[in-house]
Amino acid sequence: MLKVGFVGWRGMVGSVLMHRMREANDFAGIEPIFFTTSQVGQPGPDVGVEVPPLKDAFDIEALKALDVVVTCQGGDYTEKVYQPLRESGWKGYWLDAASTLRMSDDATIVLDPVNRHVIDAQLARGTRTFVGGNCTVSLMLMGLGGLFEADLIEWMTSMTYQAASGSGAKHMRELLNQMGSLRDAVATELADPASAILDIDRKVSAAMRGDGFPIDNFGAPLAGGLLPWIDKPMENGQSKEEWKGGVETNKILGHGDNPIPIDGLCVRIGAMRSHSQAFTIKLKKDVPIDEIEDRIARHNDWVKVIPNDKEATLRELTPAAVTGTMNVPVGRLRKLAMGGEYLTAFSVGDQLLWGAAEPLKRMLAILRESR
Ligand SMILES: NC(=O)C1=CN([C@@H]2O[C@H](COP(=O)(O)OP(=O)(O)OC[C@H]3O[C@@H](n4cnc5c(N)ncnc54)[C@H](OP(=O)(O)O)[C@@H]3O)[C@@H](O)[C@H]2O)C=CC1
Ligand SMILES: N[C@@H](CC(=O)OP(=O)(O)O)C(=O)O
Repeated sequence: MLKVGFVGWRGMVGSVLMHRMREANDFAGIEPIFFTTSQVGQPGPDVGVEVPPLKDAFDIEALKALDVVVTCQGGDYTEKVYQPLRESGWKGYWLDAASTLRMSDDATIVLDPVNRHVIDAQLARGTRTFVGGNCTVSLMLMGLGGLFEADLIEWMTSMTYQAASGSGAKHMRELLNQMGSLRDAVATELADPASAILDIDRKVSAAMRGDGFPIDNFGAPLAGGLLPWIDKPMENGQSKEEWKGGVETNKILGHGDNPIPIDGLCVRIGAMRSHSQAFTIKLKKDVPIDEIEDRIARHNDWVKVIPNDKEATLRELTPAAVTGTMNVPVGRLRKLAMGGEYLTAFSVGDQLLWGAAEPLKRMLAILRESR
C-alpha cells in the first residue's frame, strides 16, 4: 500500500481535497499519514480509516519514509522542504498545489483530462514531481480544451474575474466584513424607501474610503468595487497571475518550442468562490460556431456549452450556479465584429475543485494505478 503523507490538509485547498477523497473512498487504498506545521501530536482528521497523530511537516526523516507527499500547504513550505528532502536522497513522488515548482524542468503540471499523455510520458521517464496548475489556467483549459486539441487557436486573451477565496480564508472573511461595513453605513437610509439614493451612494463611498474600513488583507476596498492586480509584479508590466496564463498553458500542452501567445488582465472581484474568465480568441481559420460548440462540449465530461441567451446565461454561467460543483460551463460564444476568425467566450469554474484539489486527487489515483 502506498504510504501517502498529507501536508496542508486543513487549509482551504486541503479541506476540499480531503472532502473529495472521502467522497470517492480514496483513503481506503492507501496508508494516509497527516502532517502539520502547527499542531504536532494532535489527532489526525477523520477520513474513515485509522490515522496516527499529526507529525511535524518539517521533519525530513518522517517525510523520507513516505512514497508520496501531497502538499497544499503553500509555496513557503515547498521552498523550505522540497530541496532538502530531495537532497536527502528521497525518491518518492511530490504532488503540490503551490506554484513554486511549476516551471521547473523537473516538474510536470498536471491536468489529466487535458494532458494525460504528457503525464504518462513523464511517469515513464521517471519524473517524480507533479504540480497542479494555476487555477485560472486549469479552468480555462478544462473549458476550451476542445479548441486547443484541434489546434484552432492562433492567439488568445483571457480577462479574469477572480473570487476572493483565491487569496485564502482571511481574504474571504475580509470581503464579508467589507460588505457588512457598507451595509451598516447606510442601514437607516435603506430602511426608509423614501431616502435619496445619492445620499446612500455618498455614504457608501465615504465608508469605503474611511479609516475604519477593513482592508488589511486586500490592501484596498473590494466590496462594491474590484482590484485589477493579482500576485506580484513581473518586470515587463504583467502581474505574475497574468504571466502564468501564457507560460503554464504552454507547458501543460507541451508547446515548449512553439508557444501560443496567451495574455490578458487578471482582476479580483467580490465573488466569494469560483473564478470567471472572458476570452477573445483568434482562430487559425473561420470555423462555424456549431462546430466550435461541438468541439468544446465533446472534450471532457465536465465542460458544458451554455446557449448564448440571457436566461440560460444567468441560470448556468455564474459563480452562484457553479460553486461547489465540478461543472465548467462555457457560454457567450459568438463571433466578434472583427471577423469570422475572432471568437469570444465566457467561462466559470470552482477554482478550489478543478483549479486546485481535483488535479492532485486524480494524480494520486494515477500513481496508484501505475503501480
Ligand atoms: N485558494 C485557492 O483558490 C488556490 C490555492 N492554491 C495554492 O494552494 C496552496 C494553499 O492555499 P490555501 O488552501 O488557500 O491556503 P490556506 O491559507 O487556507 O491554508 C494553508 C495552511 O494554513 C494553516 N492554517 C493556519 N490557520 C488555519 C486555520 N484557521 N484553518 C485552516 N488552516 C490554517 C494550515 O497549516 P497547518 O495545519 O500546518 O497549521 C493550512 O494547511 C497555496 O500555495 C495556494 O497558492 C492553488 C490554487 C487555488
Ligand atoms: N492566484 C490565485 C490562486 C492561487 O493560489 O494561484 P497559484 O496557485 O498560481 O499561486 C488567485 O489568487 O485567485
